[in-house]
Amino acid sequence: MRVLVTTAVPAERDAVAAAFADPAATGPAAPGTAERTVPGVVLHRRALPADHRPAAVWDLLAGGVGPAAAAASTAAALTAGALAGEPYDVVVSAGIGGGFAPGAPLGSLVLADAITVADLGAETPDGFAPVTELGFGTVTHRPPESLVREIAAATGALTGTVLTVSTVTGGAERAAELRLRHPRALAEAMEGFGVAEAAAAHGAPVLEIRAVSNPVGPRDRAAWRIGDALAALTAAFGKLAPVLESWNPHDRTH
Ligand SMILES: O=C(O)c1cccc(C(=O)CC[C@H]2O[C@@H](n3cnc4c(=O)[nH]cnc43)[C@H](O)[C@@H]2O)c1
Repeated sequence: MRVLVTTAVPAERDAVAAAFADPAATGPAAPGTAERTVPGVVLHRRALPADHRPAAVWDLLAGGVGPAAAAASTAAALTAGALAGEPYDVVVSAGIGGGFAPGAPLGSLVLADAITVADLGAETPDGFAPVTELGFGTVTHRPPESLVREIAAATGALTGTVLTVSTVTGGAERAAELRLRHPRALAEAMEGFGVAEAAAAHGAPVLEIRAVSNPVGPRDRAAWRIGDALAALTAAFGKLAPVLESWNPHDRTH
């Protein structure tokens, strides 16, 4: 099983990596860890020995903030893997995110059953029109249902739509507009759709998991609970990893 995890920033990547830390290791890098550079990206590899769990390789990538950086970096890593004859079996977009109240409180985990881009389209006299209504592309990617169910059960994550936005919501009016257009939305972040587009281009299944650091709404950066959210992300990957490693991507049901 080969898993690619894309976060936006190194702090998020390191929070994911902490779930794989070997408690017996004394140095900064646990056994089985390495840094690999492929064109365009640096991957932090966690290679778990076969006697630990089913053999698995986890490559962790801090791919940048926003959907474009996320798509470009994820695509670079996926292409490098494919050309090396080591394609990834699944791609995960992970990090902190804003939660829609009251469904997704601070510190909660949200696992996407739909990854939807919220602001890709056009303003029209009748309001916002998604790009699909203009006859182009897609606005939603759907992770494998069975995998979402199993991971939600293991981690306690809430499941719902995670929106991808290019601009962090900063007011109550915009939050209400998003909620009206996307009643199933539990969280927003800035990378999921970009990661999912890259995964789809490679035919790889995708997941998105967000630890809620702040409410979606009026901007109060000082109130973001980033430390708590990063700790929740580490805990989530500790529980998610064994589920994903035992998942058979060739036997998946949607
Ligand atoms: O300052 C820090 O220590 C720090 C540590 C980890 C992450 C950050 C970020 O600022 C990450 C930016 C990242 O966060 C996502 N995010 C979080 N809340 C929201 C939101 O309300 N709306 C949209 N995106 C959000 C987003 O995916 C950014 O890439 C800082």
